[in-house]
Amino acid sequence: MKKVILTTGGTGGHIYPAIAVADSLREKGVECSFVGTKHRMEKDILGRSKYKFIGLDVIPLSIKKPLSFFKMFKSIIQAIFIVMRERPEAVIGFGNYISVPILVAGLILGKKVYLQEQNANLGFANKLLYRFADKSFLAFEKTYDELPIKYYRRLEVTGNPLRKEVYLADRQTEREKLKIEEDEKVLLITGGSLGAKSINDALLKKWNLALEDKKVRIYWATGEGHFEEVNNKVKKYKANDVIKPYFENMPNIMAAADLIVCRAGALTISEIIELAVPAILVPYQSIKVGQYENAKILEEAGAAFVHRNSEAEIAIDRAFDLIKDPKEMARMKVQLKIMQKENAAERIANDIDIWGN
Ligand SMILES: CC(=O)N[C@H]1[C@@H](OP(=O)(O)OP(=O)(O)OC[C@H]2O[C@@H](n3ccc(=O)[nH]c3=O)[C@H](O)[C@@H]2O)O[C@H](CO)[C@@H](O)[C@@H]1O
Repeated sequence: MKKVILTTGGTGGHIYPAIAVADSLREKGVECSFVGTKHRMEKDILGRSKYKFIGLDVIPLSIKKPLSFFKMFKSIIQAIFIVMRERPEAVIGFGNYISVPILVAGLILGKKVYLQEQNANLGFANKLLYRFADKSFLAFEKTYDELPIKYYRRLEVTGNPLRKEVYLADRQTEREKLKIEEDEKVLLITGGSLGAKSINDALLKKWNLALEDKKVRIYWATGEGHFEEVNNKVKKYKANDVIKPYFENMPNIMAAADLIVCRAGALTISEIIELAVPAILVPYQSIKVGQYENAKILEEAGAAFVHRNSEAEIAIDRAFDLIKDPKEMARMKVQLKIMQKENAAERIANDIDIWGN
């Protein structure tokens, strides 16, 4: 049986695409296992999945924390033993410092090494390793701009691998399941897999708009870390509004939504495209995670509006205006549909070179 090790972790945006690719490989009879850290959300998400999961003791590299370099070195040594023991045909990394040990071990041991980049710009780990990888799978054409031409033949734009549910979700069916009336509009608010304080605070300040608009149903994912605060502060809400720390069925809610206010994490952007949901984006401000570049892709296509973190309240005001403008939302939907791609998980599973004897 062929074997592949996938390495990922940190946030949903790095973990879900890896699971989507593993699911496609598994359907083709490939045995998949995962390596991440034992500190972050992959230990829970992958720990309870059908896949074997190994958590390393790796933390973000920082000059202020010399221990981080020691832990990275130790993890690389451990990773070499893991790769020697598992004997995979290939290793695939999904970005983040967490993926470095297994990818380095794969390179040292002469395995096929693949990368997947979810964002418009390469992140730290992928930037470090793309020169050595057999192929890097990109979500957006824009990434070509930052890479030397001599590497182009080892790049492939596939879009982001998304959960199956995203491809299966159908707007009408999901609205029926959620019992949404014909004349009711759904406004989804989410801050990505960790939640977004600025978006939450802005909506709390503007909550009167949500109360006034009886025909706008709110689905609000606050993020685990922010739920208690939001829940304590929202004194009143309409019977149909749903406020939760996290929606496990996000693809279904997104498919039913008329408009979304959210961060610009790469997966959220790709899901917005696939489900053609007009969006108002408030990118996470850290330059390191590159959400502005992701957001710009939709803004330049005329498929979303973008506001800075400090303008989160303006974004909420705009949402309550835009949701009453079906013509503008229909125009944005058309732009999103133009950007749709085929199933990236399938394509990556087919295009990694493990299928010969
Ligand atoms: C702060 C940070 O480091 N953000 C990065 C992180 O984002 P992060 O993981 O927050 O964001 P993404 O938008 O990429 O992915 C979030 C995923 O979680 C799902 N979801 C979210 C909320 C919820 O209630 N239920 C649910 O299922 C979304 O549908 C999506 O599939 O990884 C992304 C991919 O590398 C990067 O683009 C982001 O910049």
